[in-house]
Amino acid sequence: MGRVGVLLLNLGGPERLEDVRPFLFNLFSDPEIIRLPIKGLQKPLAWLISTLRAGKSRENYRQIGGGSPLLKITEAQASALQERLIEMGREVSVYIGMRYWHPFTEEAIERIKRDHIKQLVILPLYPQFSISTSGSSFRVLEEMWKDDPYLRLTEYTLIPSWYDHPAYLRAMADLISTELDRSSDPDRVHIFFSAHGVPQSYVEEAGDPYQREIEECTKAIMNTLNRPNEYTLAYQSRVGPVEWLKPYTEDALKELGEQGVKDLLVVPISFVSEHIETLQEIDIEYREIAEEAGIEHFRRVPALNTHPVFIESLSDLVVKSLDEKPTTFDSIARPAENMKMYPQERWEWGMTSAAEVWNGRLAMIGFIALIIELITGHGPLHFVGLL
Ligand SMILES: C=CC1=C(C)c2cc3[nH]c(cc4nc(cc5[nH]c(cc1n2)c(C)c5CCC(=O)O)C(CCC(=O)O)=C4C)c(C)c3C=C
Ligand SMILES: [Fe+2]
Repeated sequence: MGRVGVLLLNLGGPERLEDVRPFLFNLFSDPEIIRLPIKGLQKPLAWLISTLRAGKSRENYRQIGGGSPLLKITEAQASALQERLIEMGREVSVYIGMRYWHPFTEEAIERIKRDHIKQLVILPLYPQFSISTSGSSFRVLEEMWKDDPYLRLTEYTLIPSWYDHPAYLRAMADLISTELDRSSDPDRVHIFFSAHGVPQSYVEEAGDPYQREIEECTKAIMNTLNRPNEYTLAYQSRVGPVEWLKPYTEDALKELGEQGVKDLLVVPISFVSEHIETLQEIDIEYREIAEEAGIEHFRRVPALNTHPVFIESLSDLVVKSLDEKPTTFDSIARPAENMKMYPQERWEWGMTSAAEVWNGRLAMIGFIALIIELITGHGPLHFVGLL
């Protein structure tokens, strides 16, 4: 057996305020995040949305200290995992590949090639699979494997999701238990699972298994916790005008307030590290909404970060995967039958609902471009460097 590597996949985040706009541009350039019927429109639209969103997003990153802590935490997770694997007698090197910011997945693959890795375990740091997260990173890797004769000689195993791993569930239950016991009346605390949302069309039209995995994961954590508390699952971080998975976190908080819930414990469920959506969105925005709704005690469980039982779950996944037969992107990258990697892959002509949505969006882009041109004297082609 040749040298062994583990590639941890994550989304990445801007480390400085200057990085926010280019980070958003990379994110919105991804057809797994927004897909246009005309490929050539992807970059201009990504430019437009990232430019329009950058101010608000920068302000949010400013509120959490001027950048995302995601890379530092992912590095600490990678070191803890490598140490644990070495203790278990497995000589492996752990690499980090981010989808939208440094170190990019492509940079990680260059390092893997330089180190002559012959066997690779690909492990997304997302417990549940979504087309928009693990699926998008798998797509990048699949393209690289197709084009690179060296990579084709590298055996790899993919771990699409691991939301039901017993040690992961134990680590989550441990974090929740610890926080519950800080309350004067632990059994009366309402547990509020907040998952990152995705547009409904991902699940209903593209067959994304994300919602099912989130729901199963929530139930499995509650079973592992084995306490009598009531709980709710809701979805946060909606972006754009389309419908996302429901209930939305802000609506669910208001409803619980109206029902008289006073003591709430928020559990972020689709992330394993602190990042903008825990530190800013939950801790600042949702706290405010909850307090206005009459919820007196609003607490949050910390993200797993380097919790030792969580690191144990990652090392167990790696060891089991090394002992398995190699898998291919074809067999595993589409974990659900009928799943389409691109949400709008099945484009139909005519007055379909998809066509209406896109007609509306394109009209909106044209309108915004006109306003920008009137204000600045330059058209969109000037801004994307085409004029
Ligand atoms: C399971 C986790 C995540 C899913 C699913 C997901 C889908 C998704 N996200 C956007 C839009 C944005 N995401 C942003 C940042 C961001 N998102 C996740 C996780 C999931 N996203 C992480 C870990 C981060 C990075 C956080 C950091 O600390 O930097 C952002 C940028 C931040 C902001 O402006 O709000 C956007 C935008 C979409 C559209 C989507 C599904 C289609
Ligand atoms: Fe996101």
